[in-house]
Amino acid sequence: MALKTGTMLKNRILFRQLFDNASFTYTYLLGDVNSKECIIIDPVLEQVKRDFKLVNELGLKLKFAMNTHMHADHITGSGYLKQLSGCKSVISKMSGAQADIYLEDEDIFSFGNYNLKALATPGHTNGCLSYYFEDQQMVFTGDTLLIRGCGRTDFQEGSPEVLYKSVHSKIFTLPLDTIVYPAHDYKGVMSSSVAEELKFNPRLTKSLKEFVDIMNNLNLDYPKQIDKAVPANRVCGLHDIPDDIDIKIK
Ligand SMILES: N[C@@H](CCC(=O)N[C@@H](CSS)C(=O)NCC(=O)O)C(=O)O
Repeated sequence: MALKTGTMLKNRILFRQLFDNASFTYTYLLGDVNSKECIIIDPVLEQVKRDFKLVNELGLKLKFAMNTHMHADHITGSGYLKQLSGCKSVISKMSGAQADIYLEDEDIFSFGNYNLKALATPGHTNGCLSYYFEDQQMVFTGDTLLIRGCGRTDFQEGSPEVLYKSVHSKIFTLPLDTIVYPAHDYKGVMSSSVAEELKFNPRLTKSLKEFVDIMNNLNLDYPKQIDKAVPANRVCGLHDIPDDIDIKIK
């Protein structure tokens, strides 16, 4: 039976930070405890059962399965969540990926009584969006701004110059106490703030020239799942739903 969260948490947003320990991805669940509508940001296919169970346990109704961008390191769970819940999948228009709803810079979307704003923050990919939740002083930065780091720019239309401009113009201009929630952290840190990243980010506190040099010399290994993740994410993750799940793809 679902929990009666509305009685305990009136006027509070329901917020969960979920983790996939294979890809080091954070998935975020945001729910309005009054209307029960919720959204999920950056779900991972392998964790969909866990996430959807939690949505049901909390008595929530999933409105949107959102992606900050077309990921290269894991298959999105948005297509599978759509099949399970009837929610709409969401990604940026610029991503080149299929979804029910396409967002652009400054688009506002809502769940329950709450509004979030899409901020175009390209650079890791052309279609990267950050989602700004002004009411709760949160920003979900995807792979654009990581904690003391940032998304790599060596594939999928990546550009260090574009990423630098995105972070400085769209994220570092938000109120200083805005909490930064990235799509990944590889060191176990879960959140940061605009003020902290402005002061301590070892890449983005540098000049543009120094930043470009750093990014062009990261020499990171390619993500292990890139060859299956990118084609799957182009179709919303729908083509690689596990065989043991009895669902039909519409
Ligand atoms: N080892 C991981 C991939 C790690 C990686 O490349 N992460 C990306 C985000 S996912 S495309 C990134 O931008 N990293 C920036 C950095 O500085 O680490 C795997 O095999 O999946």
